[in-house]
Amino acid sequence: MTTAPAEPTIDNAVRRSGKIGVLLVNLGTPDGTDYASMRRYLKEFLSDRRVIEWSRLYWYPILYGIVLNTRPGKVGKAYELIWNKERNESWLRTYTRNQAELMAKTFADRPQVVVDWAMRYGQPTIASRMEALQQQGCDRVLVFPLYPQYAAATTATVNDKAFEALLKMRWQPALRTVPAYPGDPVYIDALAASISKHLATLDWEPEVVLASFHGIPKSYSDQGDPYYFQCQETARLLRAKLGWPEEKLQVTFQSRFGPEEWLQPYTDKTVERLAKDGVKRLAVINPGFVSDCLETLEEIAGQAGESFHHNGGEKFAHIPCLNDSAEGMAVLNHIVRRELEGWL
Ligand SMILES: C=CC1=C(C)c2cc3[nH]c(cc4nc(cc5[nH]c(cc1n2)c(C)c5CCC(=O)O)C(CCC(=O)O)=C4C)c(C)c3C=C
Ligand SMILES: [Fe+2]
Ligand SMILES: [Fe+2]
Repeated sequence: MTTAPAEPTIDNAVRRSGKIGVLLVNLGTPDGTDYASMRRYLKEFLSDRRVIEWSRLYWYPILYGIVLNTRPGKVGKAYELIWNKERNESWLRTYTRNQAELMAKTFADRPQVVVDWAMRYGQPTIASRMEALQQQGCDRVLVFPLYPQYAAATTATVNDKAFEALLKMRWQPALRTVPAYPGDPVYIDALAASISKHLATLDWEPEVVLASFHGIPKSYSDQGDPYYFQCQETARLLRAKLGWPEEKLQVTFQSRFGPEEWLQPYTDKTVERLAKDGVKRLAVINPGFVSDCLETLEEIAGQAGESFHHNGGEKFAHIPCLNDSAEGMAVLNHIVRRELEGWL
């Protein structure tokens, strides 16, 4: 529901302006692991034309006839395995909130900056937080889609939603969006530090480390989405930073959905092949995920680890995402300050 606009007096005009909002936005998350919550979440997610580009005439019968009947139960069970029981929410939500709260503290000396967070699918919505920022006096908003590599299915759909929220406002804030940062040196340094730190806790050295990115359908890439090349750029710079050859840090793509061909090589097939080829020690990092979530905790730490052992591998490690770590916050704080230049 839209809040009634404040009366247009000079006092209200001053009160409702002069501040700068920073809105961190991640993908989203179901409110619970039960069937109804999962269905509501998947329905919103999989109805997004930026995510599923097929004709609605073809897709909706499949979505409503099959996917929304079968997938909520199956995926709900997977979410249960990785649910943050302490807060009764997904880790993606916990980390995103922590990131916003930690970033807000770094602006203690800049009280005109208000940091908030939202989800593209589920709660809190982008529109509700944009409105809240405006009510607090933000007449400029920096929207930060939390994806280091640009994809239309992630970055663009966040930006679409933010601009859609402005459609209904008479007095719009100025809006800036944060570009992807696949080669940012602070980001690359943070990934390298996180790998070194994590590997130092193991009593074994991996023969291969997979940099596993979320996939997209190959057709999206063929139509001009830069995502594939930005993932390769991140991996190339990370290799250079670590001084590793290409065989040691290999790029793969995970989380396929549907029957189409997706970006290759696939993570699940690569894990299986490496184990069958005699690789005994494997680690996986997810550089494209700002925070751990279902796709990293269940699909990689859980399923990929199991598959590696099942096919003859001996040691497997999942390197956590940057999350709300000091290195992770250094990246987010650096990008935000750079993008606020001229406003601050
Ligand atoms: C065609 C479908 C999908 C595309 C394209 C896609 C791209 C994409 N997704 C992420 C990041 C995340 N995806 C997550 C979950 C998830 N993704 C899809 C489908 C597509 N993603 C589905 C259906 C789901 C839900 C789970 C499932 O049903 O399998 C998540 C996790 C969210 C959580 O709450 O934990 C993230 C994060 C990226 C970065 C990306 C393209 C680059
Ligand atoms: Fe996804
Ligand atoms: Fe998945």
